[in-house]
Amino acid sequence: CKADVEELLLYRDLVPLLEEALGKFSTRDTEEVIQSVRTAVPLSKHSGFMLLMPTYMEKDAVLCTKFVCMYKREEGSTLPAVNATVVLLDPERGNVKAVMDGEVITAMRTAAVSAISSKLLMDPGAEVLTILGTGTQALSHYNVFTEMFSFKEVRVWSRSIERAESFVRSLKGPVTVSSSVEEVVRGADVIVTVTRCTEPILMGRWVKPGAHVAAVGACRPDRRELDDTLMKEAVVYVDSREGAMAESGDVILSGAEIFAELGDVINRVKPALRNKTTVFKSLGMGIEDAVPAKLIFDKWKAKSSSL
Ligand SMILES: NC(=O)C1=CN([C@@H]2O[C@H](COP(=O)(O)OP(=O)(O)OC[C@H]3O[C@@H](n4cnc5c(N)ncnc54)[C@H](O)[C@@H]3O)[C@@H](O)[C@H]2O)C=CC1
Ligand SMILES: O=C(O)C1=NCCCC1
Repeated sequence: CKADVEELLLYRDLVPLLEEALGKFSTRDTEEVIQSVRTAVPLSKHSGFMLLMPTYMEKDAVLCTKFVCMYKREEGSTLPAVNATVVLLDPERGNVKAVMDGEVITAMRTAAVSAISSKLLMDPGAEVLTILGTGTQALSHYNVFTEMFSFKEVRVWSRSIERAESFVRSLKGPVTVSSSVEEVVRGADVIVTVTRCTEPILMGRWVKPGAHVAAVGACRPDRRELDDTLMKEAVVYVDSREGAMAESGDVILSGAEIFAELGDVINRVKPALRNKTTVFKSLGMGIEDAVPAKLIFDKWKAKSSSL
């Protein structure tokens, strides 16, 4: 259940394992990782999609799939925008070993991958972090970024100043809020976009040269968070080239060139161009769920057998 996942999943364990897995994925060695572009089933009546994300890591003996439903929710709706379940199987027998709540896994692994992109691509002297959005991903990104890095200033934007203020009240440290994207973005060294918007909200002309953008929302081919100027002027990194070419409106509709996968940087096949403006376009991939699922299962088993 959600409480077990929350207790067992820690960023300090998750981040290095995800970094290793991203590197394995980018080798395209099928004995390391088999993970195709996910299947998206439209739920038109409900303005949503179900995404199916099967993954096999032969050498690590991990067979896993996530079912995740994403919806276009009206502002103020109490229904979840993202609802996920992770299923871990025994690769030898094909039986289900565990069914896990996917909400915390999705929130934490997505934020952990954005943090890895920032570790690799941001200016090492980065001082100002800006988060656009105040939902589930905004919180997990705030948590891991403040755990891993020492920003001098954190800024948060939401379309509604009341929502931004209420989000900030749930956080530990000092945060500046605004309902102007331009205001929070100007001068920021790292910008995280975690919104459900469908049209660009982050304009390249506001972004400081050399900044790093981790772009997490807009995960369908017709959705955008970033404008063409930013996409074309920045060096673009992705989690998966195939995934980005199939699902990212920011990549497809801008015609921007993908420079590298994060795994290529981890494998030292492509450089981390820290002195340039960089965009990491995150779509999410099955290995990012398979890795925490195994970690949680192994910890849960060790804990149960010690009782
Ligand atoms: N790349 C990845 O691996 C993943 C991406 N996502 C995506 O990240 C985004 C955020 O997800 P959650 O935090 O779970 O959602 P959420 O619903 O908890 O938060 C969404 C935020 O976007 C804001 N928002 C909604 N419509 C907007 C609009 N038109 N313009 C500007 N802001 C708007 C909301 O006020 C809220 O602050 C979604 O687009 C989701 O699909 C989610 C999980 C994984
Ligand atoms: O990878 C995921 O998990 C998701 N990606 C796109 C939006 C929904 C969740």
